[in-house]
Amino acid sequence: MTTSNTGTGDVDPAVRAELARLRDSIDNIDAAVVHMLAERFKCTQQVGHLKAAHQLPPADPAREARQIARLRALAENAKLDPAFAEKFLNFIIAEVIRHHESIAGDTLDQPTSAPD
Ligand SMILES: O=C(O)C(=O)C[C@]1(C(=O)O)C=C[C@@H](O)C=C1
Repeated sequence: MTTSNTGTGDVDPAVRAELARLRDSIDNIDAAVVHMLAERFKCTQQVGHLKAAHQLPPADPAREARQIARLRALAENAKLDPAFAEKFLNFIIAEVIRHHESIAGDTLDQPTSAPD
């Protein structure tokens, strides 16, 4: 019978190779996620500046409701837990709203013309 193992010292080489192969894929996927998130935040930073310049509120709950409905449907089709997809999107959006609020605060602090 196999015993539980916390390290990889006495593991069957075939098992070790399979684990390494899977971990290589996981590392690639994690890198892709980081790059995609970085691109998303580049877009949302621009949205934040646009909203601040035009006095639009940082959050748009109607837009968020549409995004959540869309993402839940995509998750179901992809056999990913829709509740997890919703939590993940909400986590990202909460951070974006924090950025928008900070940009709006900084924009308020900027003088519109040079002081006398
Ligand atoms: O689309 C916007 O208005 C955004 O500010 C972007 C975004 C998002 O991260 O997708 C963030 C906050 C809003 O509540 C809705 C969506």
